[in-house]
Amino acid sequence: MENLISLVNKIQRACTALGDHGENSALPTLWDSLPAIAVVGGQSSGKSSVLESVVGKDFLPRGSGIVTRRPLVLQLHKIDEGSREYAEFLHLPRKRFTDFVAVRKEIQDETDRETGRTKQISSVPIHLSIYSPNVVNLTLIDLPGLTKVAVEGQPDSIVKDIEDMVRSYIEKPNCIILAISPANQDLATSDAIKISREVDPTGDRTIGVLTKIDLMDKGTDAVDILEGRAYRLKFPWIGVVNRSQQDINKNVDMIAARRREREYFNSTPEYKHLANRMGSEHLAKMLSKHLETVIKSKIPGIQSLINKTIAELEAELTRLGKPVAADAGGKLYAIMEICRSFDQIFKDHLDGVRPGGDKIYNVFDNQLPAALKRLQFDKQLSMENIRKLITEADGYQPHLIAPEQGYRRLIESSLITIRGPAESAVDAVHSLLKDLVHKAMSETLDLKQYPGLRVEVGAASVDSLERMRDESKRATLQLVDMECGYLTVDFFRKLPQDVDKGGNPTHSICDRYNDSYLRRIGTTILSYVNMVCATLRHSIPKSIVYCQVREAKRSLLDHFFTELGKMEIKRLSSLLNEDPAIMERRSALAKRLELYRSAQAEIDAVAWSK
Ligand SMILES: Nc1nc2c(ncn2[C@@H]2O[C@H](COP(=O)(O)OP(=O)(O)OP(=O)(O)O)[C@@H](O)[C@H]2O)c(=O)[nH]1
Repeated sequence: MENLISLVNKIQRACTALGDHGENSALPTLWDSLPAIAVVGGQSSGKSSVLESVVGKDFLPRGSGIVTRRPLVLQLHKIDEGSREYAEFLHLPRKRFTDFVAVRKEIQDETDRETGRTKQISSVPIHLSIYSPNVVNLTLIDLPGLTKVAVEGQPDSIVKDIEDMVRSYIEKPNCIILAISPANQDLATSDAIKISREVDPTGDRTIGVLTKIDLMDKGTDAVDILEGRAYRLKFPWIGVVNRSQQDINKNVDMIAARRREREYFNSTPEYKHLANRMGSEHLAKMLSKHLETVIKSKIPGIQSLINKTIAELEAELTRLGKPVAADAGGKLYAIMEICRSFDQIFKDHLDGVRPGGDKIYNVFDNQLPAALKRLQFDKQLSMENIRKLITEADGYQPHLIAPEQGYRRLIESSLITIRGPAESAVDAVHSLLKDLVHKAMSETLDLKQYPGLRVEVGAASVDSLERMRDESKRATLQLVDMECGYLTVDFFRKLPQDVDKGGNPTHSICDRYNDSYLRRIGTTILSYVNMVCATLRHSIPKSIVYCQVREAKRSLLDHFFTELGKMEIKRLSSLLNEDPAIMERRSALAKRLELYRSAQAEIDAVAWSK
């Protein structure tokens, strides 16, 4: 059971080291879920005295006015009888204090380091661990004393500032409130009771401690309070008699003070019957036991909170992506990795692993054939056009056997129109590839993280695609030009020789060839052009795939990689320039995750050993 408190102690120390002390934070806080005992009370109510007598040592700063200006998380660890007592501060790891006067000085100095020498307060706690055979395992948080007026040197806001800080600690449902009230003042005016009633109206987590019982007016006693009649709390009130100022001045040691306290309760007739549940020793034991019980009951809740938070932190870290390496090699590697994953996503789109690549086939299967169909060669090969071109090609000497030149001109003028659809197909595929680049960019999570790199990768990809488009256009149009430049002779050789021009040479130039002759020429040319068109319908996609699609898959970022190799570290860093807010958030999340993971391991170990 005892290791439950040391478990919470360990986690609390880790929390403070990571800046988690339960303040409003953009990060999940573990601190708030850990049970702790906070000591509250008005100034001079006896808080320090109670703490010191629980510890059995003088170690807290003394002085007039506001002394405790930062919360002090005091963790008591019981060690083996006969071992030497020592203290350790979290902010001074591995430095053991065996002199408790030095402990007091360090508390003062550390307070000043955070708040300056002014009388300001700070909610960042100081962590002090005391290892002693004379303590029980316990964690107590000493808070600045509540006050009613600001004294000289203090800002007017101090009264409220202290109250707010105290409230921020004790309003947490896991906080056990040790409410210190002096017996020589009316309970109705007790600051401790006032504020604890506010945050814990049922008194379920408030333990009332009555100090200065020895200073009560003669003829009065605290029995009504101690027996819970004056103000009922769920737990019995505990009365203590601390050292008076005079005792302190006279250096009355703590052991003697405890003995005297015991004697006081045993020998005072009014309190004799309550003696077994009065005094600092009883208070320390009772607090330790109570804290253990509370921790035990909270462990399952803390475990599930930790598990849930770990999952949330991990999810957010994944969303934010990996941090960037500091050296040039690491940066280059990171960029290459990101580019590779982008490239893979782009390829996945083309290969059908992801959607979008099928639209390219649609260009070849629908768009290009439809565009070729729209060329309407038959209209191009109208009687007038045939007549015009044939006669023009004849020149001054009408052809003797077949209008060779006329054929050529008519075929060429028809085939040349295929350049249009061929070019459009190239452009259509280019724009689809560009779309896929954008899609792949938005699907590459790491690129989202680095806007600079994203812009460069996008620009480099589009540059490459444009180069590929130009090459594709050249190659594809060359296919059409090749068809224009050299006709398939066999096609014409197979045709029957036509000698009958059917015209009368005496007729005017317009009537030189009769319609049926021209119609036959038209039909021949149309079937030739259609044959070539059917071939191009298949070879244009091949050229486009070869020059654009296959090339994009093969070398989309090749040029960028060459450039990358020449870049200096400054330029590489600028590519990986993350939003500083993201970098900060990632490192804060990583630290918090580490805290939660170690807390999980610690708690699991204790929970299993129960
Ligand atoms: N006689 C007697 N004196 C006490 C008792 N408790 C505290 N005192 C004295 O009351 C004075 C104030 O006690 P502290 O323990 O310093 O009170 P505190 O609440 O810590 O005060 P601040 O830190 O200034 O807010 C000191 O002189 C103590 O010696 C007690 O039970 N009996």
